Amino acid sequence: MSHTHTRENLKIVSLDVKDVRFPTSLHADGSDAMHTDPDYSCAYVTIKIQAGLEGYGLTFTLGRGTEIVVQAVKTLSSMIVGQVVTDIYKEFGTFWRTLTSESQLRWIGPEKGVTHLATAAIINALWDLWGKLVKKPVWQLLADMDPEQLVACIDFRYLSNVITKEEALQMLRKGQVGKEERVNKLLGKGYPCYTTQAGWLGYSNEKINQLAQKYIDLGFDAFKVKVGKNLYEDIKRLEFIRNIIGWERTLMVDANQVWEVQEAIDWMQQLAQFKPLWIEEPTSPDDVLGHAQIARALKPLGIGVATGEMCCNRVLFKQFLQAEALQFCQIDSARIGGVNEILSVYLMAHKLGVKVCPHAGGVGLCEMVQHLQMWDYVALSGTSEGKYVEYIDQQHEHFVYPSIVKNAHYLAPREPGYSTEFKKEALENYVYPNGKEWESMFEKGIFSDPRKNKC
Ligand SMILES: C[C@H](O)[C@@H](O)CC(=O)C(=O)O
Ligand SMILES: [Mg+2]
Repeated sequence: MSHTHTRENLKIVSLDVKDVRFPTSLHADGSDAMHTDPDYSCAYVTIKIQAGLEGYGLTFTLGRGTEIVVQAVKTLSSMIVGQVVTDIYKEFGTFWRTLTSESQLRWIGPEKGVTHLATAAIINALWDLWGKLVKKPVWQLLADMDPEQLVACIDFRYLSNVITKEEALQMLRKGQVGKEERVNKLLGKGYPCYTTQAGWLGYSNEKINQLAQKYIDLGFDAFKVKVGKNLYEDIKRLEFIRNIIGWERTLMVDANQVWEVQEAIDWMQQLAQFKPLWIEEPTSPDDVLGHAQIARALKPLGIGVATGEMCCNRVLFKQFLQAEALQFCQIDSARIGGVNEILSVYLMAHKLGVKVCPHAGGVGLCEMVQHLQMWDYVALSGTSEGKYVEYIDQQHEHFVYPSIVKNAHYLAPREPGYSTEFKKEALENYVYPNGKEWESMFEKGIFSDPRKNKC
């Protein structure tokens, strides 16, 4: 850490939170069988220290609902402002537990739902700030930590029947072997990804065709398509997409929670002819045993179960892993309690031999999650074999350091921090409801102005 920093100027002096929304529903970007009109949004947190440095963090939302997460961040902020950041980082796992265990707030979680989304936004901002203080991108900050330091970031409460601190330390020590070589490979080639950009449910065949061609030309060999609204239409869509991408490329399908357990099995038996690698979120994201039943039924068809983007915390991930209810673990950078809790999920998945293929998306999800998967490659699992990070081409232009994908690989970020900083213009235009773009859309009648509906 820089010598110019004293204890006094490392004190957190403010925490600001903004409701930022993009009108993606206008073109069905991000649409699926459950979320038919998503406006990709986030609660965007800025943490400032006395020295003037700022850390940015966010949690992903879909429009309405963002204001509730924003309020939860405001409520949690009194536990952040006034802290000295280096005290937080020294025993980050202990701080994380304090934040998630506040005796009155815990009642409305615990460690799930709106308060946990708010926790993720705050924790992600603290990681961005930490990266900036030590002048490293977060993947490198994590990878350079010695195992003891990394384990000190994690709250192992409720996990000891699957993983202990000692086991985590052993795995991380093993992960040190060959690290330099992997860093060099990562810096050279990046980390593989697949795309969902050609597969949103609300897209026309013409648009699917044009986008699938575009991503084939860009070197992508794996594509995810939304299903679950209508079986006949799914069969037609998968026929259509297979005709474009061929049978050598990988296909994944995603139902976004719409089915009953038996319905998922029956539906997927009809779609098995298209050889999907996985069915994602076939049913309720909380139904561990239901997913396990689906996984058992689909295994003979060569279809795995993927889930995690709406998994509420490490305990539920633990149960999914214990019950062999998922074959592809989809951590999401803006859900559960941010980086610290996600690290524990990586450790459990590694111990139980389950591949982590992170969920990503718009509004900074790609920007953040690339760091986590790169750390896993460099310092934990040591392999990217059979793994992908999701890539979606949404809102990158609004970030100061957008994720960069070349030849279907995320290139390793070089700039300090967690790649979470919005450009100034993005905030001027898309803060809701006062941003310039929103004011203009209200004026044109494209969206109704929520301020006018208030009595
Ligand atoms: C509403 C979101 O766009 C959702 O469909 C994303 C998702 O499930 C995925 O990318 O996977
Ligand atoms: Mg999904």
